[in-house]
Amino acid sequence: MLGNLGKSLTNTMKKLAGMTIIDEKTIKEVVKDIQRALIQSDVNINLVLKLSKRIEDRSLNEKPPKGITPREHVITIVYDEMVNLLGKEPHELEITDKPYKIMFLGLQGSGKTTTIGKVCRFLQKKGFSPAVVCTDTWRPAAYEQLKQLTEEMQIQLYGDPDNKDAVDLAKKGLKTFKSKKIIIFDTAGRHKEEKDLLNEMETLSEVINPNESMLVIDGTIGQQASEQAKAFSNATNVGSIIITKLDGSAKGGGALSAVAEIGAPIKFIGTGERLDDFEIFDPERFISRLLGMGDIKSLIEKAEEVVDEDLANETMNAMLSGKFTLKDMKNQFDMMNKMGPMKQLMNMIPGLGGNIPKEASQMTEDKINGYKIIMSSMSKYEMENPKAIKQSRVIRIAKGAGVRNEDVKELLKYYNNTKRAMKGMGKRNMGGGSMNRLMGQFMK
Ligand SMILES: Nc1nc2c(ncn2[C@@H]2O[C@H](COP(=O)(O)OP(=O)(O)OP(=O)(O)O)[C@@H](O)[C@H]2O)c(=O)[nH]1
Repeated sequence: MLGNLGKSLTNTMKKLAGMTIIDEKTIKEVVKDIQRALIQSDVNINLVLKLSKRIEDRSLNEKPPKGITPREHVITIVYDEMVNLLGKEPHELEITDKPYKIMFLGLQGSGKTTTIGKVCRFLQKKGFSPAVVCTDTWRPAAYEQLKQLTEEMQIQLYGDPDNKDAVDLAKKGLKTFKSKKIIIFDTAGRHKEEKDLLNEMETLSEVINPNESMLVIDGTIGQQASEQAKAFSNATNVGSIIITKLDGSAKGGGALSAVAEIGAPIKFIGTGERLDDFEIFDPERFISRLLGMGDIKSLIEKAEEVVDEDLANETMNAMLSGKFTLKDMKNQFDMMNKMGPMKQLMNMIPGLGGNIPKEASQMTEDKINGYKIIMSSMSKYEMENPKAIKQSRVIRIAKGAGVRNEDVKELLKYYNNTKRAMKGMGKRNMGGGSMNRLMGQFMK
C-alpha cells in the first residue's frame, strides 16, 4: 500500500529502531528522512515542514515517560504526529434515518461507480439491502455499468438511459425506493464545464436532501485532491470522503493529507479494482502499517504500562547469573503480568527461544497471582534467603496466606527449578540481558 511512501517510511523507522544513540544529530537525521519520504509522496510541503518541526521539537524537548527508552519515545512521537494529521478515530458509516440517502460525488474516472459497488457490498455484509439510483445523464455507459454491477450483487437499480433530466431521475428514484432503508445516488462526473457539473450537484443536493454526501477522490492525483474537495464542498455539503486507488500509488500521501484539510473525514479507502478491495479508514492502523510497524499500537500500550527498566534489568541479570532469590522471582512475576507470558518474553531474547523451562512457559496468570499471595506472607529475610524456609516457616507462611502447606512447597519447588534453569541459560548465553535488548526485539 502506498508503494514508495510506505517503503521509505518503513526504512526510516527501521533505522530509528536500530539506533543505539538518540541525540540531536540522530533526531535531525530521522526528521530529514521523514521529510524526504513525505515530499516524495507529494504531501504538501508546508504540511511536511509543520509536521517535521513538531516531531523534532517534541523529540528534543520532551522527556521520555518513565519506562520508555528515548528511541521508543521518538517512534511514539512520529506515530502520534502522523496520526494527528489524519484525525485519530475511524469514522463509521452510521445509518440513522430511514431512508438513509447517500449522494455520491466525484469527477469522472475517480472510481465513483466502482466505489458505489464497494459500499453496497460493505452494507450487504452488514445486513442491509441498499437500492441505487442512476442520475448520470452525461456518460452514455453509466447506466449500463451500474446495471451490470447491481445485477451481479442482486441490488435494485432505478435509472432510465433515455431520460436526460438528472433532477427528474432523482425525484423518480426517490419515489421508487421510498420504503427502502438505504438509497444510494450515483451522479455525473463530467459536464461541458466544471461549473455546470457543480451547479447540477447543488440542485440535485437540494432535491435529494441527502443524509450524507460522499465525495470520491482518485488517490493518484496527489495534492490536486485538495482543489477538487474544496470545489465540491463549496457546491454541496460534503460529509465524508473516499479515497480510491491507494494500491501502489506513490502520490497517495498527497491526496490523504490534502483532503484532511477540508474537514470532512475520510471514511473509506479503495485499494484495488475488486469489490472487496475496500476498507474502513482507520488512521491509527493506516499509519502503523505505513510505518511498517504492525505492532506499534501494542508496543505503545506496553510502553505506556511503564515497565520499570532498572527493576527489569536487575531481575534479568539475577535470573541469568544464578543469584536468583524469591524477591527476584516476585519481580519477574510483576513483569510477566505487565508484559505477557514468560514464554513470549523469552522468545524475544535471541538464543533463548527453545530453552524455556517447562514450568515457566506453563505459568498461568492465576497461578502467578496465587504464588504472589503466598510470597506476600513471607518476610523480607525469607524472600532473600529462600534456603532458610524449612518446615516451621512453611507452616507459618501457609497459615498467613490461607493456603495448604503443599502449596507453599510447590512454590518453593517451582522457584528451585526456575533457578536451576536460569543458571544453565546464563552460562550458555549472552551476558547482559538488558531490558533494552529485550525491548529492541519488539521493534524488528
Ligand atoms: N487500482 C484501483 N483501481 C480502481 C479503484 N477504484 C476504481 N478503480 C478503477 O478506476 C477506473 C474508473 O472507475 P469507475 O468506477 O468506472 O469510474 P467513475 O468515477 O465511476 O467514472 P464515472 O462513472 O464517469 O463518474 C476503473 O478502471 C476502476 O476499475 C481502486 O481502488 N484501485
